Amino acid sequence: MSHEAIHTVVNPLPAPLHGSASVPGDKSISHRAVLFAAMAEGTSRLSGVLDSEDVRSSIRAVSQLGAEVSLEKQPDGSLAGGITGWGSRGPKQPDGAIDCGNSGTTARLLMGVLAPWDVQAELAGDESLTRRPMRRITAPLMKMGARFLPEGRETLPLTICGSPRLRAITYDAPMASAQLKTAVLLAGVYADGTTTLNEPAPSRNHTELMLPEFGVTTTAAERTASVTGPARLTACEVRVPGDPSSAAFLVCAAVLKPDSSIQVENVSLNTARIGFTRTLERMGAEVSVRHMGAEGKEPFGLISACYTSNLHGCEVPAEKIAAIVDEVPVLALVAAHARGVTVFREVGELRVKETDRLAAIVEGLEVLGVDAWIDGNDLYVEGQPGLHTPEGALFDSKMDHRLAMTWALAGLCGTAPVQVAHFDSVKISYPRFLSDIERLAR
Ligand SMILES: O=C(O)C1=C[C@@H](OP(=O)(O)O)[C@@H](O)[C@H](O)C1
Ligand SMILES: C=C(OP(=O)(O)O)C(=O)O
Repeated sequence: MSHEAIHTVVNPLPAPLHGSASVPGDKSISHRAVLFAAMAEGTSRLSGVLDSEDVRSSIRAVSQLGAEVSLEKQPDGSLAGGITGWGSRGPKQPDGAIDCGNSGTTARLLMGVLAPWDVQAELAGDESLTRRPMRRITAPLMKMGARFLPEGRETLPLTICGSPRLRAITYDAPMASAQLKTAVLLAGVYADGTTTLNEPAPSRNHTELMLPEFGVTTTAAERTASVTGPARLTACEVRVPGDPSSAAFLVCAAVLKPDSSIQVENVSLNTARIGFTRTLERMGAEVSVRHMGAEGKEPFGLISACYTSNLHGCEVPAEKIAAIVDEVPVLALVAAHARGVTVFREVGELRVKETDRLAAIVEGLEVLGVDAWIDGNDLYVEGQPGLHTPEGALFDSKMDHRLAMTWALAGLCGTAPVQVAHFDSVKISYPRFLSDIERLAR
């Protein structure tokens, strides 16, 4: 398939960013709310659900598998309403392939959802998703007793053949991945005994926090999580807080655009998600968080940020990467404005996201005239305080939403207009990104 690139011109913001904004619902929590509600007995009430292409992929998938979804668009742009799950009946055999679109989370979590049932479901995806590694999920699920066809295939399309007699396992994950952890735990809910997932560094823990809301006990410590089956999910109410990964773009914009000062409200403050605030602080940026409460076990509150003229480089150690994994591109853009070198240690996982984000960061920073390089799995950025945007800069988002927003920010907070190819990929996680940021700069 060939995609003709549509170039969007992004102009520098006419004024500093000021005031308050709220961001749409958290993507990771929205996926889980939809999938867990579909697995549960009864009707769950969901609100604040992100309306984006990726979450729509999960919604379509659970509908195809027999859950009754009645989520409706709210005046604030979120989705709210009920999902009646398949509960003890299990998912129905789908008619055709399940299209997971661009969403790694949908594809990988669905494997864990389907593994314990007597169904065969083909999971497919777009060009980007069909390049992403799936063995990290199929390997532990096969140990539990699920099968995947064609045998030995490591990418989508794949057909999962579930088994109602899954074995509980203890699994040492080769990488810190919440998608892998979640797939194994979800399968473990229906296996006989305790399933434990140990990880090399702490990944986001939304699954461990949300399963108990659905009546399934989990035990979790820093690098390990367990569930004891067989158990069952029962319907509950989930209110989804704002997405810190979306907030990160507004926060970084405020840090980069002279004289800005903003706050982002009602955003998830889960520590496994707001590592970017600590990285920015270590670069000397003025960023702070204020806890306001909790939705279920998920903390939420305010993130405040101001323009900072004297940013400096820093080193981000390997064990902190999982907490900023989706924010590395935009943090690399901030590092490009800092004095000295910033090093992101062990960021090899970025190679297997929607595109090779490591290579894309180096390529995009080169467009800005900034030196960045990869040594092994480490990313180095040599910052240039007072960086000027070159005339006619053209960035390729590679149809990756995080890159589209990062390079748009180079234009919004820079000194000259830029062009971003396939900017519309922001619809994957943050469709109203541009209007939110432009509203703050009026
Ligand atoms: O579990 C999740 O919701 C996610 C986990 C992360 O992926 P990995 O599990 O591959 O690290 C992250 O990059 C992705 O955006 C969402
Ligand atoms: C990597 C991402 O998502 P997913 O893995 O669900 O495609 C992302 O949102 O940056």
